[in-house]
Amino acid sequence: MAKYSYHSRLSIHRREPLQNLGTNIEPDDSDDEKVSGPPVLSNFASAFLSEGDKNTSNIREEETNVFNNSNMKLSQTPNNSIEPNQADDLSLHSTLFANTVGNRQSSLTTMNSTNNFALNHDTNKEHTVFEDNLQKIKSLQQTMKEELTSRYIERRNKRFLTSRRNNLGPAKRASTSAISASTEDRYQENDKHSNNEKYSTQDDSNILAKQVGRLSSPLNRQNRAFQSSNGDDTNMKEPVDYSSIEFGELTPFEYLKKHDLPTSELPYISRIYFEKQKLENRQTVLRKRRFSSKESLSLGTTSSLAPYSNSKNNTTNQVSRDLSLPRRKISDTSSKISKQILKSNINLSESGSHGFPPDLQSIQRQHESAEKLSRAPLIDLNVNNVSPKRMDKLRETHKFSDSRLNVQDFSKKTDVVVYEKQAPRKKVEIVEPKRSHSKLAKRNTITVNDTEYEKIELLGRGGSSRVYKVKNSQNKVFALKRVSFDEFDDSSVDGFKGEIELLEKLSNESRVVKLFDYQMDSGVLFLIMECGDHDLSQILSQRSDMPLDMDFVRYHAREVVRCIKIVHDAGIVHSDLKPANFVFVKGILKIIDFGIANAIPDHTVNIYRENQIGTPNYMAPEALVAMNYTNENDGGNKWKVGKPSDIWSCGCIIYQMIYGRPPYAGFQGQNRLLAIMNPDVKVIFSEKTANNESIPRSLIDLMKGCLTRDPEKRWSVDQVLESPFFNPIVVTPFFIKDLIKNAVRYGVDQREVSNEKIEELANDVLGRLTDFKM
Ligand SMILES: Nc1ncnc2c1ncn2[C@@H]1O[C@H](COP(=O)(O)OP(=O)(O)OP(=O)(O)O)[C@@H](O)[C@H]1O
Repeated sequence: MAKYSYHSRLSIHRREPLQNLGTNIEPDDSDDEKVSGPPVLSNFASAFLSEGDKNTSNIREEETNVFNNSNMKLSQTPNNSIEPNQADDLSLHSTLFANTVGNRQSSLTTMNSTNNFALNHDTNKEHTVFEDNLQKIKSLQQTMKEELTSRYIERRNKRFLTSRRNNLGPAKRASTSAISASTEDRYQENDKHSNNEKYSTQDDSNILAKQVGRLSSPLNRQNRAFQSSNGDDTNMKEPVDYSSIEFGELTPFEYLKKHDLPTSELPYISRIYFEKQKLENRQTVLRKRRFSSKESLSLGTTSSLAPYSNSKNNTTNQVSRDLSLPRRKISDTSSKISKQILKSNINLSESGSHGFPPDLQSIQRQHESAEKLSRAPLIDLNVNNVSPKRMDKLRETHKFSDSRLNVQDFSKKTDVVVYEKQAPRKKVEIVEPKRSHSKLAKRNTITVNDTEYEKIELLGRGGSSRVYKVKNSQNKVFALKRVSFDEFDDSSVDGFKGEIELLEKLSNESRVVKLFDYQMDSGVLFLIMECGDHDLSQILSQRSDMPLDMDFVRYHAREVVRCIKIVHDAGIVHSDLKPANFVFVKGILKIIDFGIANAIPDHTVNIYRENQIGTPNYMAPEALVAMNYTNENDGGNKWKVGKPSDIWSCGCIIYQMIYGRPPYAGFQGQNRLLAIMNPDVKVIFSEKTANNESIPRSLIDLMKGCLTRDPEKRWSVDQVLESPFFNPIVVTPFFIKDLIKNAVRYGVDQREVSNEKIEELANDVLGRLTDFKM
């Protein structure tokens, strides 16, 4: 049996009467307020006393009957000498000295105005004195009650206002006691229905205790009505719906004041207030969780989170209204208190949950559900998406045979909120439209002599070719030149074959790009070559806006000449030298293209072409002018092309390095060719660039030597390489001073110095400089 702690508090003042009543109430002073001054009353007590202010006649009658029946003396009144049987006619009301409980036993001392029972008094005088005394007693009693009540409530409210919700032990007990009493009361009523016999034989004092509890509980104001004379509770009114209380910014006490409610309502209203706060806290926690507040709330409210409303239709609105209330700070202490209230509620429910008033059950359920929800970290609530397997398990656990029972019905029937981990979200993948693997592979792969090469990038295009950067299965990189010769005649095919032969011939030369493999098939020629990084054309183009750098020119010009020397030394005339045909392979410049190159027969200086091919900007005059070479067997034009033609081309490349463009690039189209062929159109060698940069004399001399119109007077590759531009003499200031000093001394000693002597001396100095190798 639950202990009624509120009774213990009551017992401080009414210990005797209650003990007299023989109840099972046990004193429990453990958490009594240790204060001096006015008598200490629990909420229950204060509520009980304040009830006296507003009791209806029925309630008063019951109370009085109860106390009377229990032979309760008026020990608390200053004058308690009046015996119950001395009670006079109390006119409208039953007095403290009234009937037995439930009117089952009439009292001789009961004055009931409706029954007109005669008083058992002899004289009117006695009657008057008695009546006066009685009135005094009543008055004193009332005064005492009021005094106690007001003092107590004043102190309670003061404490409530100062400490807010930090010290609400008594309120908790009051609430608990109220629930307990109410529970017991309902229990009792149920017992009355089920076991009338038993009820009738019960000790009246027990009933009294329960009724005291009931009457003292403001929660059960409706219970005042259900104690009908016949004990039938069929007319029991619906519980007062406190759930609709909207506190707004008000504290319970402020709310009480504002609505002019009796202070006896404070404990209950406070409890409702805290319950709401607790719910709000929980919902806020839930809101902070991953699932959206709207979803969780709507879900919760449709099941068990509908706390204070009896109307199902209003449930959602009610909760959303609660949530819209401003957040209040709830201290940990008050939160703990709320938890204790809930805990005690649950404890009581374990001993007899049927006795809970409906609204309290709802509150408890709501808290349980909120607890469950709050205990579900990282679990998404998704009742509509509970897996069939899980649902089967739930039905089995709760012994539901109906396999069609869905999760919503299950929740309604069992009041269990079902959680289900949300199905993992599928990763959204952007799937590219599939191409046929074979097609794709075909497009990206070129097979040369059974070796597959995967294309990496396009390096460049020629007149009839494309060159790709490719890699083989070992990830080795190559240049793959693909030449399509469908449209070419046999001579062209022969020309490509000649290129292959020359490349093979020069494959061991460091200044010629290596040829690794080739395949000629079905009008397509594949060449697998050493892959260069950049060709000279790209490099010159990149530097076009930069100031002239003589070191750059000297280095790159010498590289070009060295490449030409290799070709010429191999007896080959390239015939199509241009910057795009030189590529740097790991820092070394190499010639890549031998498309129109020809090997020169031994002991022959020139070759004669039947076709005028090449790149006009870099073509030598003799390669453009028909020689009218006539063969007995083959009449027609021939073009004499020899090594000097390559030196002209070389001169054009160096010229471009200095002035930015080849010698005749200023002429357009056909005029360019005409200008090249015309000996009267001389190449201009300016001593300064367009940017007024000086050009060394040695370089000008080099360019002139390469661009000499007459091929026979043109410098050879060796002359070019030995030119002062590529072999500069560098002197120091000390050398100059020393030279001048020696020259002057020599002149002083020698009266006359001949030209021959000067020449001899100069050569001596130059020789020393060469030896000096600065
Ligand atoms: N081995 C290579 N390494 C790097 N790049 C290369 C290689 N071979 C050619 N290239 C690049 O490809 C471009 C075209 O080369 P290609 O030999 O086809 O030139 P082309 O002589 O103008 O063509 P064609 O002689 O067929 O008319 C070159 O300018 C060069 O940039």
